[in-house]
Amino acid sequence: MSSTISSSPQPSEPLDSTSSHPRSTGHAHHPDASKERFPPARAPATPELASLKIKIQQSLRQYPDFPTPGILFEDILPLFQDPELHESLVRALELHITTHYPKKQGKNPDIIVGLEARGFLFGPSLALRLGAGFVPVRKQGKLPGRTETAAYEKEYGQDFFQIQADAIKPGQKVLVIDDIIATGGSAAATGSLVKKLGGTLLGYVFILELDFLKGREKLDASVYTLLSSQEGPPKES
Ligand SMILES: O=P(O)(O)OC[C@H]1O[C@H](OP(=O)(O)OP(=O)(O)O)[C@H](O)[C@@H]1O
Ligand SMILES: Nc1ncnc2[nH]cnc12
Repeated sequence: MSSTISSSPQPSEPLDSTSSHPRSTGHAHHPDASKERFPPARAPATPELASLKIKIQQSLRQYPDFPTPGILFEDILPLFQDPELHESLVRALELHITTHYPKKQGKNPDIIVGLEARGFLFGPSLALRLGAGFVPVRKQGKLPGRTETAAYEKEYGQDFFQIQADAIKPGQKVLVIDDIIATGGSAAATGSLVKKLGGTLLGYVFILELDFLKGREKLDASVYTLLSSQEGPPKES
């Protein structure tokens, strides 16, 4: 019996790597373009972090009109195809977190919460390096046992997130991580789940921020993104 491998229709070809991101602002991908809110403790990027950011930025791809017309999709998957890039990503996030949430001062996270699906790609390895636990937040209907649920809206739709009710103990310090913050709906729902379980929300960490959607305004804890991107639709005059 023969098997067939079919390729999915390709609604759009990737734009070149970020070196030619046509809609990104000139400075948005500068290695120092990471953003933070709340903690004033903003150490300048170390030379190591700055060079890691350049590598990471250059590996991202954009797909216009995916998954729906009008969306410029940011593809982070190339970061995981090359072990050196994968290492750069995890190291960059580790550097940020250990600098801003120092263990010596007892500020280190006990738990990293990762969002389905792309937060699962680097959340567990990051947690391992930090000596923290990893807890997944999943789309509705995937987690067994007692769960808490939060509804949210994102850039291209509506959904529900769930967390296992015993996954975070009251008072545990939690960092939420994900690949992208767009409207901030997914992250805000996750923050509410963490708080519902009694966790202390330290903040949110993302690889990439879509600035024009102002998602960080929905979040009520520290927000850090390695890179930022996309100018948004042209403004009407
Ligand atoms: O800031 P927001 O507007 O909420 O959007 C950001 C979320 O959207 C994407 O996930 P998506 O829901 O597409 O799910 P997937 O990772 O399972 O594909 C992305 O990985 C973030 O989790
Ligand atoms: N533009 C985008 N690209 C990739 N993931 C996303 N999640 C929400 N908006 C997105």
